[in-house]
Amino acid sequence: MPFDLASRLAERRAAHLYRRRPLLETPQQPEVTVDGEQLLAFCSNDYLGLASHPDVVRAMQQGAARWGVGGGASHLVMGHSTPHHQLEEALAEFTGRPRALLFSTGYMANLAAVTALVGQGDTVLEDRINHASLLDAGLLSGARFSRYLHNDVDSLAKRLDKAAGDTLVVTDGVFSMDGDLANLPALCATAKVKNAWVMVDDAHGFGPLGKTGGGIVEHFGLGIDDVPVLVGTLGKAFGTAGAFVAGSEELIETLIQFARPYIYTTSQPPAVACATLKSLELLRSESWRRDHLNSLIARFRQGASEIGLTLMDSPTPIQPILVGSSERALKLSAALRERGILVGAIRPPTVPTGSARLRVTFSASHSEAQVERLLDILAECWNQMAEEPEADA
Ligand SMILES: Cc1ncc(COP(=O)(O)O)c(C=O)c1O
Repeated sequence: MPFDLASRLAERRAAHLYRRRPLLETPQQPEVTVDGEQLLAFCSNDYLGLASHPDVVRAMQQGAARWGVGGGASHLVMGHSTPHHQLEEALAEFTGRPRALLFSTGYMANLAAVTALVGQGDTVLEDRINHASLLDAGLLSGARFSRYLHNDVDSLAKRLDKAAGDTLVVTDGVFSMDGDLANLPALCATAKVKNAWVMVDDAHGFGPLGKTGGGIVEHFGLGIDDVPVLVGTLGKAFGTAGAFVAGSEELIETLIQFARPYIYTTSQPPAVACATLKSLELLRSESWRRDHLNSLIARFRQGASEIGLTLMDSPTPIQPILVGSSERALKLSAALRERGILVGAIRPPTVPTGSARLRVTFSASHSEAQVERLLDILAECWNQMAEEPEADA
């Protein structure tokens, strides 16, 4: 039967992989109402608590009053407004690169950068657990595409030996489902030997990492020679929406000329750029947000290890609890929810089979008391689950 969607959906359900969308009835904040229930949430990427910050909200309101609510046209036609331009200049200064280019989403920024830089006859090498947008971009580019073992410099070096044409090495800065950091100094040194360029998508590093929130490149003290293509997204720690690519004058002009996801789309509403200009200011200057976040992370890791939970090697606000099967991940997530805690279960194909997990994320707007509550309830649910046998993998 053609288009047998019902069977596909039924299969997904039977494998405990069916997705549903929790309906959020409050702004992004620790205490939320979801599907009519009041819950304490640990699953937002609003790492610095800026998504509902009154100054950022006000900047967006004032931006809308001044610039209207729509981008109106693509950047190359008549959609490139003064706030977009000011934000690009501020992001270039923030990242210490000559230029930055604004995109409507991180998915588009990644698609744009990879497909504009490599094509037939070239090579793109990616960490095997890179974000889906980077993997999709590699496949769509038409370049020879190969994935190296996670964070494994030897595995990258072997692939570099066989590479042809212009070669782009692409990695997440902070891996979105594991929370660990790319081994950037070693990856960059290995790529440099072979004249390959490194592209880093630091969607989860900008904000939490680096002294001024400059992300993984600031954390490791790496410059434009090490990472010629640097991507950041604005919907996570910046608390707004969109993304940017930062790099040389030539890189940005190349994207403007050749990147289809940049050229053929309407610019983001200029009011969003006004909001991001304000959140960038707060992200850089209010270092207490990073300090508080780091102390919450440290407390959680200590408490979780006392409970006997399996965490990953993550120094970031992404603190996954490895569970194993999708069924158990769903069960643990449901048990937490019954007790008022919201944490999403992450299952294949987002993560490898057998490594389903609860992806706990922290924000600077969480309090210490809220982390203690999470730990208490986790201990209760985990001990209860330990008494039940595992059903599938
Ligand atoms: C590592 C990474 N890159 C890119 C994206 C996509 O960014 P956006 O949500 O702005 O499309 C995400 C998640 O959303 C991500 O986790």
